[in-house]
Amino acid sequence: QLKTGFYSSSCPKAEAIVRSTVESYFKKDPTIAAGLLRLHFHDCFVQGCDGSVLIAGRSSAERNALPNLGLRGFEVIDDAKSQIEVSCPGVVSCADILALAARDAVDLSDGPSWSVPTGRRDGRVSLSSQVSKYLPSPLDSIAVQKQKFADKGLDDHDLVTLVGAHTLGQTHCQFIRYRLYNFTATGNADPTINQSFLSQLRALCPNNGDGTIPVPLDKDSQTDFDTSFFKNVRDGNGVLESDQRLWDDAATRDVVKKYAGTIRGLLGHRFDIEFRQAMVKMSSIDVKTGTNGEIRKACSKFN
Ligand code: HEM
Ligand SMILES: [Ca+2]
Ligand SMILES: [Ca+2]
Repeated sequence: QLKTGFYSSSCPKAEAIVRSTVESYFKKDPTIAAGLLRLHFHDCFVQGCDGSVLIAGRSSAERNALPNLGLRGFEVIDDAKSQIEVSCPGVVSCADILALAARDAVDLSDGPSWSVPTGRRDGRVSLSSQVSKYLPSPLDSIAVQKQKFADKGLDDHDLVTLVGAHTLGQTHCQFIRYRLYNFTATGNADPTINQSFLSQLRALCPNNGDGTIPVPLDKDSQTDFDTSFFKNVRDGNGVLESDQRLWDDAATRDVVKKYAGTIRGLLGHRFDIEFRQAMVKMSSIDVKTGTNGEIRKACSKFN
């Protein structure tokens, strides 16, 4: 029920306003692109792509759930929304603004661009208690990762393609330290980590050091939307345990190989093409349309 250009007569400037807003934040801080892309993923997996993740100021809201504490980019969405409200009040949903912003973020990071079907409406429910059962954890086995994606209508190929979003952005020492010093209570490192990368990570994240130190998810390529992430997974340079596990399973390993270009030479552009298809799929999970939900006046509050 979504369609591209849903606002072409009701708010013709909507997409351009989102684009220029994302651009202005991106110019100040290119890492904001990763924040926006992740924000859209965390929205879509809980109550569908309905802006539920954007609700602030209530302790029971999704934003306060553990997996959401590190989310970034809310101010970009709020800013775009307030500019859009000036020309077309009550017309453009926050869920759509977020989907458009994620697209623009990838494009600005030299990734692919695509048309985003729009017409989502904003949800009226945002519960932190819903978050952990739907969002994958970096400690999830490959079987659980597959299941959580399947529950949202996404297959194993979509899983690998979408996790390729980790070509952008960062994590923090607290989420990977167990892999470096005491993996599965062995007192050793995760044996799948490449030895020279292990030394680098240990230097960056000393045992008992500051857990909030940032660690790029894609070694040496944090702000570029490229296929380097897949090469890193292939080479044992995956940072999150869940990312490295994509190499353990035959089905997901084949997709990693395809994007890393080891099957038939340089297939880098395949990732770009398949990422946009997978994003359109993810962006339409359980969307509310027609007279369901509402169009929020401010993205951080229900009307
Ligand atoms: C099995 C699936 C996934 C798991 C377990 C996972 C887990 C994580 C974790 C633990 C972080 C770091 C958080 C932090 O340290 O604060 C992260 C960051 C990120 N994730 Fe995922 N993720 C998954 C799938 C995805 C998908 C499907 C997307 C988007 C399409 C995505 C986009 C991102 C981005 C862009 C970042 C960097 C954020 C930033 O720099 O602020 N992730 N993810
Ligand atoms: Ca949602
Ligand atoms: Ca990259």
